[in-house]
Amino acid sequence: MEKTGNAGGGLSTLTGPVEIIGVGLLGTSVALACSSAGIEVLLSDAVASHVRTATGLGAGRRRKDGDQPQLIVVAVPPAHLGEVIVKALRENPDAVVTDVGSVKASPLAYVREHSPRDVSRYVGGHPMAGSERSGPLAATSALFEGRPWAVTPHADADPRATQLVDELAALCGGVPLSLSPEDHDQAVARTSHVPHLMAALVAGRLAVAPEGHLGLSGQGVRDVTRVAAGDPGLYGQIVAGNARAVTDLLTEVRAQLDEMIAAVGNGDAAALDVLLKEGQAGTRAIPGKHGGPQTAQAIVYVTVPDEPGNLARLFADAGESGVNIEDVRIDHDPGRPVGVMELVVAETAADQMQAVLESRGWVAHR
Ligand SMILES: NC(=O)c1ccc[n+]([C@@H]2O[C@H](COP(=O)([O-])OP(=O)(O)OC[C@H]3O[C@@H](n4cnc5c(N)ncnc54)[C@H](O)[C@@H]3O)[C@@H](O)[C@H]2O)c1
Ligand SMILES: O=C(O)C(=O)C[C@]1(C(=O)O)C=C[C@@H](O)C=C1
Repeated sequence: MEKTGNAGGGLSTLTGPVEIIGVGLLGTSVALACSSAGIEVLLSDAVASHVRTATGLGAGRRRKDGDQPQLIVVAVPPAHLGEVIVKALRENPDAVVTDVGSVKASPLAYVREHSPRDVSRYVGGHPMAGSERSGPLAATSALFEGRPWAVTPHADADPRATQLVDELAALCGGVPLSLSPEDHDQAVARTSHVPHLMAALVAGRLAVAPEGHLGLSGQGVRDVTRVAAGDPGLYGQIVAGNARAVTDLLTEVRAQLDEMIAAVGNGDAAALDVLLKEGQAGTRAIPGKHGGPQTAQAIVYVTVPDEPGNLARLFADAGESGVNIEDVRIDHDPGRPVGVMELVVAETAADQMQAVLESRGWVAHR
């Protein structure tokens, strides 16, 4: 057995082949990550052209009769997870089966009901990484780098199955986090499902904006609404699969929305301040990069002419400052052929970054 960077730091048992069922955004990304780690990857999908596309991207090869995967990763839409997982367990009596679905209690309940004797070989998973795009062409092997990957063992799970899923998460660059399927669903209602629904409501108001108003869209509205561009069919299924936890939280949000309407309408600055401060505290409560504590960050804005080579030059100059760039975003000036780069850096290092960039001729501000 080969040693890999697996979660427990012990000997790796994940040797492959790994089969991916559902080679869309998530499935093809897992396949690419496994392939680039040298693991043999078998691909299946209800849509033959998706397998061809994923194969063309170097994600693996089509599964054939006689193939015997060690681990099967189900990456189909939430409404089909249960049936596809059960079929995979029954047709592959020696394989461990996991999935990457956004809900965890309902697929497990389906397996318990329809294939109880195979339940020990199923351990669910959920990488907290994705995008508003779908399909194999949106995939990248780097999707999971440094991202949390929930692994959700249950009372009857075989520990060897759990270990294999932990290893898959680590092999893909993710950070495996163990929690029960029920805890997982409560957690993602708060960190993913309700945020998505809120983004949809805010973005929905943009769709009916009066002519000319959207010209004033800055980075803020883009930050708040990005995920709302995701496939409504997928998110409808995700939310339906976690309806109880989501409705409980939406009810809390509704109460707060009523408080906010009253505070703004009555000019009650103190009541509004309480809600705004709670929101600010929430943003600070989100763990920082690689799951560590958040560090205070600042943005250095840099004007970049929209011409080839400028971004490379900017990053090279920024590198000379010795300051690490924690994140980058780009916004486009609606009236001029320039972009505004937002370089997110540690607050303590922002002045240094700005000074170095200005000394090299960039227009930068904070
Ligand atoms: N999109 C995200 O950001 C994200 C992030 C984490 C987890 N997930 C979860 O990953 C899963 C896949 O989502 P995605 O974004 O990759 O979707 P996607 O639409 O990009 O891919 C889904 C793939 O599954 C295939 N498929 C559908 N039904 C099938 C079936 N019965 N048998 C075989 N193949 C089938 C489709 O043809 C498609 O290729 C979902 O369960 C979703 O909840 C999504
Ligand atoms: O980054 C995004 O685009 C995502 O929405 C990814 C995201 C999330 O909410 O964080 C969306 C749904 C998944 O189940 C997991 C991850």
